[in-house]
Amino acid sequence: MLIDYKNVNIYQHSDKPVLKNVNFHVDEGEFIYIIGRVGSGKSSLLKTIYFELDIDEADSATVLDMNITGLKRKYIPALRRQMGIVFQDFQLLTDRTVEKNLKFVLKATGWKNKKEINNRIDEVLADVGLSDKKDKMPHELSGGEQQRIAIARAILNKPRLIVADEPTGNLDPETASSIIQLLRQISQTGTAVIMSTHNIPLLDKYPGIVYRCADNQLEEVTNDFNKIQLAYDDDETA
Ligand SMILES: Nc1ncnc2c1ncn2[C@@H]1O[C@H](COP(=O)(O)OP(=O)(O)OP(=O)(O)O)[C@@H](O)[C@H]1O
Repeated sequence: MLIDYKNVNIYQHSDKPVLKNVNFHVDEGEFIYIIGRVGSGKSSLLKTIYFELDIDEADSATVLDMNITGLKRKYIPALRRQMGIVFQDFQLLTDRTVEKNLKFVLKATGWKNKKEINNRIDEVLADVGLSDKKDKMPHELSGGEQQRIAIARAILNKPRLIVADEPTGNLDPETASSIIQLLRQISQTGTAVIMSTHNIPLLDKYPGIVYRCADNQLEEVTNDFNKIQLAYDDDETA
């Protein structure tokens, strides 16, 4: 199991938890959506998974087989290396080419052999369908292409888990659809993907396990069409 939360309370600088009694489990290769209205706690949940937000109250909380309640900072880099993180705003380094963005991450995570570095960069660019963009600067790419590069960067170290916080939030519906398709393909290779989204119609097109944040609770709603519809209505009226 990649993630196992039992009765976890998640706080954001307040006495009242954003999410309480969270029970959340993720296995290899699963594709998981987190839905819910603005401010319902989606990002907060994801931040606990990549250690941006600490968990102090829980019956138990493990990520990548590590107990993360009271996790010492020194363990975080090794754990993060086993996960890829993708954001709504891509977060590429804007002052260097695609190739140098990818090289930067490989070098920072201990890769030394030039040939292996170049091969891995070619592989991930082929995986995301952008082999011809190696020498481009981020601003020369469309939003969808930049997000593909961010996904290429996320998979460089063959992570066990990808955490994506609204990865399609800045993209038009068609591009959003192709990004979710790519993330689903990646999950089919065994890497679990957890993504938050307001893009409810895509849940039908690319089915996955669905959790909804509402009323300070996280609830699995995969087969509960009514609750998925509620999240859709939330977003429409937000
Ligand atoms: N750094 C922070 N300091 C204080 N409160 C915060 C902080 N970040 C988030 N919150 C609060 O925690 C709650 C949950 O926020 P969170 O960002 O997890 O929601 P979300 O579901 O991801 O929303 P969105 O759909 O807008 O991304 C909100 O009430 C928010 O105001």
